[in-house]
Amino acid sequence: MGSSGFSWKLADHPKLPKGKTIAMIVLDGWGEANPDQYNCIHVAQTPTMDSLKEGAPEKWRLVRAHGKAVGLPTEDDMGNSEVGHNALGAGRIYAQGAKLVDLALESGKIYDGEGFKYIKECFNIGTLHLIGLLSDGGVHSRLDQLQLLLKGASERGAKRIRVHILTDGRDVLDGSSVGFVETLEEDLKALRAKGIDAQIASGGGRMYVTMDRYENDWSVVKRGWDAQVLGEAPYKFKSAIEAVTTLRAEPKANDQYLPPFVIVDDSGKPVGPIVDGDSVVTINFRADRMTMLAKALEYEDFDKFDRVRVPKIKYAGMLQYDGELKLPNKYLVSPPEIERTSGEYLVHNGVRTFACRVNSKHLIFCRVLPNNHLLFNSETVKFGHVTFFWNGNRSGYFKEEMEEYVEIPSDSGITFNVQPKMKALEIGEKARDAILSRKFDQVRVNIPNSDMVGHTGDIDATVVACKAADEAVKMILDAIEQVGGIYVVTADHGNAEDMVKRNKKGEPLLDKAGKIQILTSHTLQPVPIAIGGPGLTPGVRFRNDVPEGGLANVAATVMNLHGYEAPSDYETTLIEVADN
Ligand SMILES: O=C(O)[C@@H](CO)OP(=O)(O)O
Ligand SMILES: [Mn+2]
Ligand SMILES: [Mn+2]
Repeated sequence: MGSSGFSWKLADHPKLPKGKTIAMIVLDGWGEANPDQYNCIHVAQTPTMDSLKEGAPEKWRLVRAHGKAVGLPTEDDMGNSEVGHNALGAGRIYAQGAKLVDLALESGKIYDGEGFKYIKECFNIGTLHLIGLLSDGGVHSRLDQLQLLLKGASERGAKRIRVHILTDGRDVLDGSSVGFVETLEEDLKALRAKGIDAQIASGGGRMYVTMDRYENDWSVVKRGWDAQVLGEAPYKFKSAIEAVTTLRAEPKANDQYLPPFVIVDDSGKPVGPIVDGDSVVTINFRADRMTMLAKALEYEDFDKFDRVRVPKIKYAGMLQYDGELKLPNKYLVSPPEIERTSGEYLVHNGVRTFACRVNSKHLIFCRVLPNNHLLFNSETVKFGHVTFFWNGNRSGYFKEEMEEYVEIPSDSGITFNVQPKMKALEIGEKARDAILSRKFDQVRVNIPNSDMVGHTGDIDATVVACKAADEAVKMILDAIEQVGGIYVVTADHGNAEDMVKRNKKGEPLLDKAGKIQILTSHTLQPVPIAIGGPGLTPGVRFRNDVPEGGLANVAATVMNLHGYEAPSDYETTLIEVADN
């Protein structure tokens, strides 16, 4: 016990034993929805997940994975990996980035903070650059927040502003980029009418330009750097509207993958490269897909690609993206202070964790918890989900000597409808082997298929993806069966269970050409959670007095299954032990 009286020690659960191997499986983007032809999980053959649902009603239920249950501003906000895994790992509901930025803008506190004061230092001599995702998706950023920031910065002295846009099509409908650019252009025009030199300077699709994550493919960030900082790109246009409409007219064009472009003046010169004396704000509040750019902008020592020219700038993130690395150093809004996560508790209660590397570049996250619990991750595209997000947006170890990271390299440079099985088999095998080794008490995995392929909007491929995810679950459950363990299967938010935009009555919406509008985004649907396995103490079942249960209730549940009571401030457990 520390001098403050705080203790990491968890109380023993009065009825549940320690020492069982637990597989903690997170299916990414796997929600529950009405069965129809746009529900890929329903269409796909998913015998394992079906059997969990049909087999034991007291061991299968739905939990909330969107809106206020995961700390988002409204019930219209779909869930996402960051808030979902934060809730799963932290066991409590934190006001998330989207909400914190809303509050800071509403109260005006954003302008009183150290971060804004820092970027303001350039306003007399330099340009303010705003870089980020242009949509109202609310997963990584929101257009209305950008609009307020533009207004606020210009009212506080910014005289020259350049916006570097990343088109979405992943959290919003494909093709919506044009409308968002039009809205932004209106705002910039209004600013110009007030004498502020404000323009869009560059752009590109989020999955092809800038917003890579977990160091899967640095060339994505480089393309953005070249356009945003150096003013160089394969496409040059006089305006952003011209850029997106022209690039979208290409066959198979897609907002997520638009090529990089720069806006040039009449003499062909880029209107807004980033130069010495400028300020930069990355306007995304979500961390994972801004971290790589933040490193490129902030780090003196940087060898991921040739930056060619490194301007001396004042840089701030909308939020601090990595609490461990303190990256970036300056930010406009403080991130949620997610502390005392379930993983950290378990380490502090624990025996040992260890680290093993598959090779220097690619790792699978494994973490050994009390009595050798192994937390094991995913392939690169979801690498940080059950580590970085799970641990409250911390990239490091809690105790390095007790933790193990391994990562299966994802395919890069492809859209995942081309490889819908992704690395599900490999993830399943690694998890199986870890369980069968009997060295670990927890094996934690994220199976990405239904989400990553669902985001492509390719329904046939998403069906294949769901089947592959189900097969991976089976491999892990079979291993749990062999070692007498326990499984917890859940998901972080919906995606593949609904692939079409619907009207209020739930009917598919058609576009002007009479075609259904494919939904590439996450959904507002609840997600399943199932528990079971031969190691589950008889009588353990879901309580029926937590009807509003959400992802944040899972941490206490898992702590119980490890034989511990959860800390008193955690959201309540979903399970009880019935007396036989
Ligand atoms: O790919 C992403 O960045 C988001 C969607 O914007 O998906 P997820 O939250 O599942 O990671
Ligand atoms: Mn997800
Ligand atoms: Mn997703």
